[in-house]
Amino acid sequence: MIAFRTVSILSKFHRLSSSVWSLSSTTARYKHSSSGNNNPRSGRRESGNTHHGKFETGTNVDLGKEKDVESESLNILDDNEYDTIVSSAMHVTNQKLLNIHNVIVLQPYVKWGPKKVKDIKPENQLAESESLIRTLNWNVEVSLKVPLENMDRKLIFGSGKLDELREIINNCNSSGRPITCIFVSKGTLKFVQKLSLSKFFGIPVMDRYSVVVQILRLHAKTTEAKLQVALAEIPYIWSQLRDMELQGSVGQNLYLTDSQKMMLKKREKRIQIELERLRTHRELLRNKRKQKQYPVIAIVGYTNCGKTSLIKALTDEASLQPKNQLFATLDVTAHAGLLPCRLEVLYMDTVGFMSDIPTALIECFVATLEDALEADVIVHVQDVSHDDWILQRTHVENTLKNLLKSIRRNDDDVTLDNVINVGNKIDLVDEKSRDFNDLITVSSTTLSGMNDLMIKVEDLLLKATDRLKITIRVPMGGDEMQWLYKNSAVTSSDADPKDNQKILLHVVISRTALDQFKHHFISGGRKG
Ligand SMILES: Nc1nc2c(ncn2[C@@H]2O[C@H](COP(=O)(O)OP(=O)(O)OP(=O)(O)O)[C@@H](O)[C@H]2O)c(=O)[nH]1
Ligand SMILES: [Mg+2]
Repeated sequence: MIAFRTVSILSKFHRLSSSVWSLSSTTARYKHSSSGNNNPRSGRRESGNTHHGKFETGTNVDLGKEKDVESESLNILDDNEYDTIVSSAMHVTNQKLLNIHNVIVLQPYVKWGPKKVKDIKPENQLAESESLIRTLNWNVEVSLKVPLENMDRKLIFGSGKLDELREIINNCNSSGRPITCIFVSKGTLKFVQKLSLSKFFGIPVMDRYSVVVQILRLHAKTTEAKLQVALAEIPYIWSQLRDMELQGSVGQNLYLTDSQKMMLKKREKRIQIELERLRTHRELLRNKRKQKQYPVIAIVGYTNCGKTSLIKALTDEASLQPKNQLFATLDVTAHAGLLPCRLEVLYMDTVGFMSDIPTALIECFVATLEDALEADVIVHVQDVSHDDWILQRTHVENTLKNLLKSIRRNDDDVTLDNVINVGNKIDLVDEKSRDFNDLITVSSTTLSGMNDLMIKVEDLLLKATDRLKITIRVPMGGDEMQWLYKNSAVTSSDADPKDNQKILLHVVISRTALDQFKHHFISGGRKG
């Protein structure tokens, strides 16, 4: 199991009006674009024998049966008894339209003593916690960071702070905007802590785990994403039950009969089996893609750093909609684009990472990142306009390394190969502070730096995949020409100024294919 505290995840935010658990096509979608778009960055030009468009992974390759497969998988999630349990354990709901909450956001942090950790500054953690609440379209009425010596108390806060908070809440209530929910922004609170706090204040209390799960429930579009979220809920319910039983508080509002516990175990097992099935399909899809030899560039990074925006800038794909929300992207999706040499590639959008997300929640999503780690090139996007971008960068790097270790079952230190570090949102950085050493700085909004980035991606990709960019002179319409169209990426061609029976083909070709070409057509004219 992976021991780290970060997450990354899934796709576009459905407005609150969208159906949270509605059926959505999750089969290996490959949308063939028929538009006559000739933008050089976009993979959607019309030409020869290549395919352009957008893949969605995470899914099933048999297009004919996709609907059946999806509805079968989603049937597992349909269970009223479970809905009641999860709602009492973590206050999350399946409702399409969430009740709007007026929230007091409390960011506890250990300011002194042995439990103090060096991490993101509390004020930035607080800002991130507020963003989580706003992502749900809830109102942040009050937000406070609260220094503590440790987080172990039953009511978390000391008596003085509790009185202060009660007064703040009472003031809000009497001013006509009553507080309806307390968000204590800590990974997971113990059940007894939530229960005691909620009794003390008379309103529900949520922790980071449950708020993130509620966001994921809203943003999950594909069957795989929905199953992953559903799986992520179960360890939380078990841990709350354990807490409660340890406290001897049986009979409180989270009591499960033996048959309900059995139901929970069965649900967990069935979701795991279903996910395994979907992942086997994804593996097939990945192999198919390899057969077609699409080079893959994975875009990874902290949530909200601009991954989706960068892909939009690189591919000009209009359907991509970046959102100023956390965990907007939950599904790994692939988007076709062209490098400057006109080689077609797939850019893979991935789930964003976030610190202080409990391991159990992460583990359900890391599998979606395996695709990213298999990519030929990884672009690590960093929001250099963010105060904590260095901590965020370290966080992402450590998570990816841990993931690699677990995939390779290797305890030694691993290095991430083929990574390009990109500093995004440079337009928001003061001109005098724009020196970022090893980063290629870009703005996905103004498109500045995009050409440099593409050249860097192309260089690294050609190296990583052992491809060469060369020009070959061949007889017009001959076997050599046909062979090259079949076995390499012909990116453009020119008439040969010296011989009108010949043509100059500009190709991107693997070293192996070039050797085969030489072997077959040893007498053919060549030009490097
Ligand atoms: N000013 C500025 N804003 C940007 C830039 N890139 C992205 N943004 C904004 O940052 C926000 C997040 O962008 P996304 O592309 O959705 O970020 P993401 O990394 O895909 O986020 P998740 O999918 O939630 O992890 C959006 O409001 C974007 O418009 C940039 O270069 N400059
Ligand atoms: Mg995104």
